[in-house]
This record gives sequence, structure tokens and C-alpha cells, in this order.
Amino acid sequence: MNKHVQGAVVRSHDQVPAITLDEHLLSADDADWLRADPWRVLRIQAEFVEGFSALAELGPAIGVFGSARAPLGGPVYDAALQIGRGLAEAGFVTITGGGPGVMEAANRGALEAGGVSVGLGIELPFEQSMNPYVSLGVNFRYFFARKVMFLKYSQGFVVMPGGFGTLDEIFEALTLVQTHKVRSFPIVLFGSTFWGPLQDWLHDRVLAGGYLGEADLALLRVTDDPAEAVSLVTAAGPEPTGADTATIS
Ligand SMILES: C/C(=C\CNc1ncnc2c1ncn2[C@@H]1O[C@H](COP(=O)(O)O)[C@@H](O)[C@H]1O)CO
Repeated sequence: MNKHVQGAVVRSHDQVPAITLDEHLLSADDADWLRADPWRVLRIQAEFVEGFSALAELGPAIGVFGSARAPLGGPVYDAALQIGRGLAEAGFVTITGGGPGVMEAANRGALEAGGVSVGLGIELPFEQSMNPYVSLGVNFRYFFARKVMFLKYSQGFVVMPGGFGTLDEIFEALTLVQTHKVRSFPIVLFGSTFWGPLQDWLHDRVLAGGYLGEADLALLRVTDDPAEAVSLVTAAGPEPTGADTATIS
């Protein structure tokens, strides 16, 4: 029987390809393979390698999440600016998504206070560039690769008001801590008016319904004071650089 073996994959019968992969790759008039999944895996791998190499020697860092739409000079922007500044003064790197709004404000505070200001940017279908206050930027095509970087290199998170992106980031971090996939770290929600109703819902519906434990809910702390947000999130002190917050298992 005709068998075609390529690495771990063995093909026979009607699965044997008509041309070899080499022939396919070398065929000048067919660039479809560039969009195929096996090639995509290499691109994903490259994102991890580039991210790990760029961030490996970062000092102790805190992630700041929050709305891409917070307007310049508004109360949320101003609070994020103070938090970025406070983190730098406390000796921590600030890591954001590198975009506008809260991300820009936190990066700006960090940079202006002489700290390291990291942006983990995301390639989006519409034009988007890294905010001008990022001193170390890494761009990602894939949200999931970028999330690993946030979790691996941050030893806590401050979460400002935001929309779907911010909610996704909080719940990703909470789920990983809850399931012991990562070491427990502080998650500080900034803005009691904004986050209070979510906390109440989690308490009254999710906890009361038996879908959460008390300890899970206790992972979230809420404050309205930028200085307190900084002290809550940095209370454990700096971890050694690159200490594997995420086990990534
Ligand atoms: C929507 C707009 C720009 C989008 N640019 C972004 N650049 C980088 N990171 C982003 C961007 N948008 C969302 N994120 C990530 O999600 C969080 C904010 O999302 P939300 O839906 O605005 O709450 C943020 O923490 C980023 O990590 C121009 O308006």
C-alpha cells in the first residue's frame, strides 16, 4: 500500500497527496500555503518566541487593563495616569495593551515618572498604532499569545473601567488563578461606581447560585484611590524578574 509519512502524520489510500509538500511549497504560482494552518502554527510560535525574548529581562511588572476609549483628560484617563506614575515610583514596570485611552494614560504616567512602559499591541483590522508613551513595544497578531505575555510577566493587575476587551482580560486572569494555572496575584478594580454592580451580581447571583466560592470572589479588590490601587497591587513587593507567574501548563 502506498504510504506517505511526514513527521507524525501518516497518509494512505485516498489521503496520499498528489504532490509532495516540497513541490507544493516550491510551486511559484500557488501561495495558498501561506494561509494554511501548518504555516499559521509557525507564526504563532514566532509570536511566543519574540514575546518571551523581548520581555525576559523585564523587572517586576504590573498589568493595567481598561478602556481603549477613555478620553484624554477625563477622570478615568487621569486616574490611569496617576496609577502608571505610582507604579513607576514604586519600582514597577507598567504593562498595557499599548493602545489609546487607559492604556495610553498608564503608559504615559509610567514613562513620565521614569519607569519602563511596556505595550503589548494587537494587530486589528482597522489601523492602529502603539501609543507614543510606550518605551518597549511588542505587537501581536493573536490575542491568545498576547494574553500569555500579560499573565507571565505581570505580578498583579489594575483594572480600570472598560468594555468587552477589559472584561475578557479580567475573567481570563480570574479563571487562571481560580484553576491554579497561575500563581494567585492581586486583581484591583478601580472605580466602585463602575465595578460595584458587577461585584454585587457576582455575589448575589453567581456566588449565591453556587457557581463560585467565597475565595474566588475575594480575589477582587475595589478602590477609588489611585495610590491605594498601587499599594494593593504591589503589596507583595517585587518578585524576581521573569518569575514564572504563569505555569502555562
Ligand atoms: C477600539 C479602539 C482601539 C483598539 N485598540 C486597542 N489596542 C490595544 N489593545 C486593545 C485595543 N482595544 C482593546 N484592547 C485590549 O482590550 C482592553 C480594552 O478593551 P475595551 O473593550 O476598550 O474595554 C485593553 O486592556 C487592551 O488590552 C479605538 O477606540
